[in-house]
Amino acid sequence: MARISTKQLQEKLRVYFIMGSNNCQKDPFAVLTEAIEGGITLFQFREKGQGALSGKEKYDFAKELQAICRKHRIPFIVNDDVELALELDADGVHIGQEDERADLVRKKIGDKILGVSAHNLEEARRAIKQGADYLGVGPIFPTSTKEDAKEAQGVAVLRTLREHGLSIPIVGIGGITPHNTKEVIVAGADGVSVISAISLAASPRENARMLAKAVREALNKDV
Ligand SMILES: Cc1ncc(COP(=O)(O)OP(=O)(O)O)c(N)n1
Ligand SMILES: Cc1nc(C(=O)O)sc1CCOP(=O)(O)O
Ligand SMILES: [Mg+2]
Repeated sequence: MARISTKQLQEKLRVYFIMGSNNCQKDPFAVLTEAIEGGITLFQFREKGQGALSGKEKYDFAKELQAICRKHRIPFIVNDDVELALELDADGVHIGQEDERADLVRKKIGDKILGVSAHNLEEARRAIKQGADYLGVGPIFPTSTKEDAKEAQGVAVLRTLREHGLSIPIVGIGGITPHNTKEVIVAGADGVSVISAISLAASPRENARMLAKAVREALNKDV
Protein backbone atom coordinates (compact mmCIF):
# COMPACT_ATOMS: atom_id res chain seq x y z
CA MET A 1 0.00 0.00 0.00
CA ALA A 2 1.34 3.47 -0.91
CA ARG A 3 0.70 6.76 0.91
CA ILE A 4 -2.61 8.34 -0.14
CA SER A 5 -2.19 11.12 -2.72
CA THR A 6 -2.89 14.75 -1.83
CA LYS A 7 -5.75 14.90 -4.31
CA GLN A 8 -7.43 11.74 -2.99
CA LEU A 9 -7.08 12.97 0.57
CA GLN A 10 -8.51 16.41 -0.24
CA GLU A 11 -11.64 14.65 -1.52
CA LYS A 12 -11.85 12.43 1.59
CA LEU A 13 -11.59 15.45 3.89
CA ARG A 14 -14.59 17.36 2.52
CA VAL A 15 -17.00 16.36 5.32
CA TYR A 16 -15.07 14.73 8.14
CA PHE A 17 -17.32 13.46 10.93
CA ILE A 18 -15.83 12.74 14.38
CA MET A 19 -17.75 10.85 17.06
CA GLY A 20 -17.49 8.84 20.25
CA SER A 21 -20.10 7.24 22.46
CA ASN A 22 -20.57 10.39 24.59
CA ASN A 23 -21.21 12.72 21.64
CA CYS A 24 -24.62 11.27 20.83
CA GLN A 25 -28.03 11.43 22.41
CA LYS A 26 -29.36 8.81 19.99
CA ASP A 27 -28.01 5.38 19.03
CA PRO A 28 -24.45 6.07 17.72
CA PHE A 29 -24.68 3.36 15.03
CA ALA A 30 -27.84 4.99 13.67
CA VAL A 31 -26.16 8.43 13.84
CA LEU A 32 -23.14 7.19 11.86
CA THR A 33 -25.34 5.43 9.30
CA GLU A 34 -27.42 8.57 8.80
CA ALA A 35 -24.30 10.72 8.55
CA ILE A 36 -22.97 8.44 5.81
CA GLU A 37 -26.29 8.55 3.97
CA GLY A 38 -26.16 12.36 4.21
CA GLY A 39 -22.74 12.49 2.55
CA ILE A 40 -19.85 12.44 5.03
CA THR A 41 -16.58 11.49 3.37
CA LEU A 42 -14.38 10.46 6.33
CA PHE A 43 -14.97 9.26 9.89
CA GLN A 44 -12.86 9.56 13.06
CA PHE A 45 -13.46 7.40 16.11
CA ARG A 46 -12.75 9.68 19.12
CA GLU A 47 -13.59 7.98 22.40
CA LYS A 48 -12.64 10.41 25.18
CA GLY A 49 -14.06 12.68 27.86
CA GLN A 50 -16.73 11.98 30.47
CA GLY A 51 -18.02 8.41 30.48
CA ALA A 52 -15.75 7.31 27.63
CA LEU A 53 -15.51 3.57 27.07
CA SER A 54 -12.25 1.73 27.65
CA GLY A 55 -10.79 -1.75 27.21
CA LYS A 56 -12.93 -4.37 25.49
CA GLU A 57 -16.02 -2.14 25.43
CA LYS A 58 -14.07 0.53 23.54
CA TYR A 59 -12.62 -2.05 21.16
CA ASP A 60 -16.01 -3.65 20.42
CA PHE A 61 -17.67 -0.27 19.90
CA ALA A 62 -14.91 0.83 17.53
CA LYS A 63 -15.09 -2.46 15.63
CA GLU A 64 -18.82 -2.04 15.04
CA LEU A 65 -18.44 1.56 13.84
CA GLN A 66 -15.60 0.45 11.57
CA ALA A 67 -17.83 -2.26 10.06
CA ILE A 68 -20.42 0.38 9.16
CA CYS A 69 -17.72 2.54 7.57
CA ARG A 70 -16.30 -0.43 5.63
CA LYS A 71 -19.72 -1.36 4.31
CA HIS A 72 -20.05 2.15 2.87
CA ARG A 73 -16.37 2.60 1.89
CA ILE A 74 -15.82 5.49 4.29
CA PRO A 75 -12.24 5.52 5.63
CA PHE A 76 -12.02 4.97 9.40
CA ILE A 77 -9.52 7.05 11.40
CA VAL A 78 -8.72 6.47 15.10
CA ASN A 79 -8.06 9.45 17.38
CA ASP A 80 -5.05 9.30 19.76
CA ASP A 81 -4.93 5.51 20.18
CA VAL A 82 -2.25 4.28 17.77
CA GLU A 83 -2.29 0.75 19.16
CA LEU A 84 -6.06 0.47 18.63
CA ALA A 85 -5.65 1.74 15.07
CA LEU A 86 -3.08 -0.98 14.41
CA GLU A 87 -5.18 -3.71 16.06
CA LEU A 88 -8.21 -2.76 13.99
CA ASP A 89 -6.17 -2.19 10.83
CA ALA A 90 -7.82 1.24 10.64
CA ASP A 91 -7.20 3.51 7.66
CA GLY A 92 -5.36 6.07 9.76
CA VAL A 93 -4.67 7.90 13.00
CA HIS A 94 -5.21 11.47 14.20
CA ILE A 95 -2.89 12.90 16.85
CA GLY A 96 -2.50 16.30 18.48
CA GLN A 97 0.31 18.36 19.94
CA GLU A 98 -0.07 16.64 23.33
CA ASP A 99 -0.08 13.12 21.88
CA GLU A 100 2.76 10.87 20.71
CA ARG A 101 5.21 12.63 18.33
CA ALA A 102 4.12 12.53 14.70
CA ASP A 103 7.42 11.14 13.34
CA LEU A 104 7.27 8.25 15.83
CA VAL A 105 3.64 7.55 14.94
CA ARG A 106 4.51 7.64 11.24
CA LYS A 107 7.12 4.90 11.84
CA LYS A 108 4.50 2.75 13.60
CA ILE A 109 1.69 3.13 11.05
CA GLY A 110 3.61 2.98 7.77
CA ASP A 111 1.48 4.27 4.90
CA LYS A 112 -1.76 4.68 6.84
CA ILE A 113 -3.24 8.19 6.87
CA LEU A 114 -1.68 10.43 9.53
CA GLY A 115 -3.58 13.55 10.64
CA VAL A 116 -1.97 16.03 13.03
CA SER A 117 -3.58 18.97 14.86
CA ALA A 118 -1.87 22.33 14.37
CA HIS A 119 -2.78 25.71 15.80
CA ASN A 120 -0.21 27.90 14.08
CA LEU A 121 2.43 28.04 11.33
CA GLU A 122 5.23 26.60 13.47
CA GLU A 123 3.21 23.55 14.51
CA ALA A 124 1.99 23.08 10.95
CA ARG A 125 5.51 23.14 9.47
CA ARG A 126 6.78 20.70 12.10
CA ALA A 127 3.87 18.33 11.51
CA ILE A 128 4.56 18.32 7.78
CA LYS A 129 8.28 17.64 8.37
CA GLN A 130 7.37 14.77 10.69
CA GLY A 131 5.17 13.06 8.11
CA ALA A 132 1.60 14.36 8.47
CA ASP A 133 -0.74 13.68 5.53
CA TYR A 134 -3.23 16.33 6.61
CA LEU A 135 -3.67 18.98 9.31
CA GLY A 136 -6.67 19.58 11.60
CA VAL A 137 -6.66 23.30 12.40
CA GLY A 138 -8.78 24.84 15.12
CA PRO A 139 -10.72 25.71 17.00
CA ILE A 140 -11.95 27.97 14.25
CA PHE A 141 -15.13 28.92 16.14
CA PRO A 142 -16.02 28.47 19.84
CA THR A 143 -16.80 24.88 20.77
CA SER A 144 -18.10 23.25 23.91
CA THR A 145 -17.49 19.71 22.67
CA LYS A 146 -13.76 19.50 23.48
CA GLU A 147 -13.14 20.07 27.19
CA ASP A 148 -9.57 21.38 26.78
CA ALA A 149 -10.03 23.28 23.50
CA LYS A 150 -7.93 26.40 22.96
CA GLU A 151 -9.47 29.81 22.29
CA ALA A 152 -11.25 30.12 18.96
CA GLN A 153 -9.03 31.78 16.37
CA GLY A 154 -11.37 32.39 13.47
CA VAL A 155 -10.61 31.56 9.86
CA ALA A 156 -7.54 33.85 9.71
CA VAL A 157 -5.28 30.98 10.78
CA LEU A 158 -6.26 29.03 7.65
CA ARG A 159 -5.48 32.02 5.45
CA THR A 160 -2.11 32.46 7.15
CA LEU A 161 -1.11 28.83 6.50
CA ARG A 162 -2.02 29.10 2.81
CA GLU A 163 -0.35 32.53 2.45
CA HIS A 164 2.87 30.93 3.69
CA GLY A 165 2.68 28.37 0.90
CA LEU A 166 1.48 25.31 2.79
CA SER A 167 -0.22 23.01 0.29
CA ILE A 168 -0.92 20.05 2.60
CA PRO A 169 -4.62 19.06 2.88
CA ILE A 170 -6.26 20.92 5.78
CA VAL A 171 -9.57 20.62 7.63
CA GLY A 172 -10.96 23.32 9.88
CA ILE A 173 -12.43 22.14 13.18
CA GLY A 174 -14.35 23.62 16.12
CA GLY A 175 -17.86 25.08 16.13
CA ILE A 176 -18.41 24.43 12.44
CA THR A 177 -21.99 24.22 11.14
CA PRO A 178 -23.57 24.31 7.68
CA HIS A 179 -23.97 28.08 8.16
CA ASN A 180 -20.28 28.95 8.67
CA THR A 181 -18.77 26.25 6.41
CA LYS A 182 -18.35 28.55 3.42
CA GLU A 183 -16.04 30.91 5.34
CA VAL A 184 -13.83 27.99 6.35
CA ILE A 185 -13.46 26.69 2.80
CA VAL A 186 -12.95 30.12 1.26
CA ALA A 187 -10.17 30.80 3.80
CA GLY A 188 -8.24 27.77 2.53
CA ALA A 189 -9.51 24.55 4.12
CA ASP A 190 -10.16 21.52 1.93
CA GLY A 191 -12.96 20.38 4.18
CA VAL A 192 -14.74 20.73 7.50
CA SER A 193 -14.51 18.50 10.52
CA VAL A 194 -17.45 18.39 12.91
CA ILE A 195 -18.76 16.57 15.94
CA SER A 196 -21.93 18.17 17.34
CA ALA A 197 -23.23 19.61 14.06
CA ILE A 198 -23.98 16.00 13.11
CA SER A 199 -23.92 13.95 16.33
CA LEU A 200 -26.45 16.16 18.15
CA ALA A 201 -28.54 17.15 15.15
CA ALA A 202 -32.25 16.34 15.13
CA SER A 203 -31.47 14.80 11.75
CA PRO A 204 -27.81 13.77 11.36
CA ARG A 205 -28.61 12.84 7.73
CA GLU A 206 -29.95 16.29 6.89
CA ASN A 207 -27.11 18.14 8.63
CA ALA A 208 -24.49 15.99 6.90
CA ARG A 209 -26.24 16.73 3.61
CA MET A 210 -26.23 20.48 4.34
CA LEU A 211 -22.53 20.41 5.26
CA ALA A 212 -21.71 18.55 2.03
CA LYS A 213 -23.76 21.03 0.02
CA ALA A 214 -22.09 24.01 1.70
CA VAL A 215 -18.62 22.60 0.99
CA ARG A 216 -19.56 21.79 -2.61
CA GLU A 217 -20.94 25.26 -3.20
CA ALA A 218 -17.92 26.93 -1.59
CA LEU A 219 -15.59 24.92 -3.82
CA ASN A 220 -17.98 25.44 -6.70
CA LYS A 221 -17.74 21.80 -7.75
CA ASP A 222 -18.99 18.34 -6.77
CA VAL A 223 -17.79 16.91 -3.43
C1 LIG B 1 -9.53 16.51 12.37
C2 LIG B 1 -9.12 16.76 13.76
N1 LIG B 1 -8.51 17.92 14.06
C3 LIG B 1 -8.14 18.17 15.34
C4 LIG B 1 -8.37 17.25 16.34
C5 LIG B 1 -7.95 17.51 17.75
O1 LIG B 1 -6.89 16.66 18.14
P1 LIG B 1 -6.19 16.88 19.57
O2 LIG B 1 -5.67 18.26 19.62
O3 LIG B 1 -5.23 15.79 19.81
O4 LIG B 1 -7.39 16.76 20.60
P2 LIG B 1 -8.29 15.48 20.90
O5 LIG B 1 -9.25 15.32 19.78
O6 LIG B 1 -7.41 14.29 21.03
O7 LIG B 1 -8.99 15.83 22.18
C6 LIG B 1 -9.01 16.05 15.98
N2 LIG B 1 -9.28 15.10 16.87
N3 LIG B 1 -9.36 15.83 14.69
C1 LIG C 1 -12.07 17.47 18.62
C2 LIG C 1 -11.84 18.92 18.50
N1 LIG C 1 -10.60 19.43 18.25
C3 LIG C 1 -10.59 20.75 18.19
C4 LIG C 1 -9.37 21.56 17.96
O1 LIG C 1 -9.46 22.78 17.98
O2 LIG C 1 -8.34 20.95 17.73
S1 LIG C 1 -12.12 21.43 18.44
C5 LIG C 1 -12.80 19.91 18.62
C6 LIG C 1 -14.26 19.71 18.90
C7 LIG C 1 -15.11 19.88 17.67
O3 LIG C 1 -16.44 19.65 18.01
P1 LIG C 1 -17.62 20.55 17.46
O4 LIG C 1 -17.69 20.30 15.99
O5 LIG C 1 -18.84 20.00 18.16
O6 LIG C 1 -17.35 21.96 17.82
MG1 LIG D 1 -5.39 13.94 20.58
